[in-house]
Amino acid sequence: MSLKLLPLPKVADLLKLYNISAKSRLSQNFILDKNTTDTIVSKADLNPKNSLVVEVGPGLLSRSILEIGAENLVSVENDKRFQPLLQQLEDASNNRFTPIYDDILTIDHNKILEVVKDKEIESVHLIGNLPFNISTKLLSDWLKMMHKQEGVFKLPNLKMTLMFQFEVGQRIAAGASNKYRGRLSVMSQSLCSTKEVYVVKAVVVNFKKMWNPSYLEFFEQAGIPMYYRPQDITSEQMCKLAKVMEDGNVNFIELDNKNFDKYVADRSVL
Ligand SMILES: C[S@@+](CC[C@H](N)C(=O)[O-])C[C@H]1O[C@@H](n2cnc3c(N)ncnc32)[C@H](O)[C@@H]1O
Repeated sequence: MSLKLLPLPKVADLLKLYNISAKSRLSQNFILDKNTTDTIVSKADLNPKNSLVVEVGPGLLSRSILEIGAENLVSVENDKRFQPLLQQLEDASNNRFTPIYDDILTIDHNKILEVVKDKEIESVHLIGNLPFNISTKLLSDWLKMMHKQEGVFKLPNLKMTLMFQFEVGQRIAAGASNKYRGRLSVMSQSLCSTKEVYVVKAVVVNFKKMWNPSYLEFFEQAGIPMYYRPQDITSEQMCKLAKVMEDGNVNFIELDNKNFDKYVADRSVL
C-alpha cells in the first residue's frame, strides 16, 4: 500500500477556490505553513502503524499526518463547507483518511470506531488545533470519558497532542500555588491513571466541606498542611487525599459540567 499522498493543491489556494473564509463562530483559524504542521506531527511522535489517529478540525495538519504514513486518520469537522477539500484528500489518501461531519462535543464515538472495526488497533492518538471556544469543555469531557474508558478511550495506548490558546495552556500546566491553577490543571496533570482522574473530580466537592473536623485526619494522611489553600496542593497530594478519603468511605458527589460550574463559580473552591 502506498503511503505517499498524490500531489494536492495548496490549502490556501483551495480555500480561495471554494471561497471559504474563517468563521469566528466556529473558532476557525487555519495553519497554512506546511513546516509548522510537519513540526507539530514530528513533536507529537505519532505512531503511524496499527493506530487510530482522531483529529478535530482537519486541514494542513491532516496532510502532514498522512505523509508520515498514518494508516487510519479520522477527522471530525462540523463545517460542511470543507467537503470538497476533504474529498480531495480522501481520494488522495488511499483509504487512509475518513472525514466525519459532526460535532466533536456530541458525536457518537461509535461512528469513529466503526472506521477501524475490522483492524487491529494498538494505539490511539487524539490530535488537533482545537477550536478555542470549545477547547476547555472538550478536554474536560474527554478526561471524564477517559476515566470511564468510553468511546475511543477504550482503545489501548492513548496519546493526545492538542493545541490550545496560550491562556488555556497556562491553566493546564499550572503547578501548585501558581495563580492559574484550577480544575483543569489538576484533572490534566492527574492523567497518570484513570482512577486518579476520577478521584480528583470527586475531591473538589470536598473542599466545600473542609470545615468538617473528621476530614482533618485525611489531610494529615495525605501530608497536606491545613493552612494550604486548594491551589497550593500538588496533583500528587490531591490524588492521595482523594484516595485516603475514598478509603475512608467518604461519599463523593458526582458533578456534571453544569453543577460543577455552579460549585466553582465563586472560585473559592478551586
Ligand atoms: C482552529 S480551526 C483548525 C483548522 C485546521 N485544523 C488548521 O489547523 O488549519 C478549528 C477547526 O475545528 C472545526 N470545529 C469547530 N467547532 C467544531 C466542533 N464542535 N466539532 C467539530 N469541528 C469543529 C472548525 O470548523 C475548524 O475547522
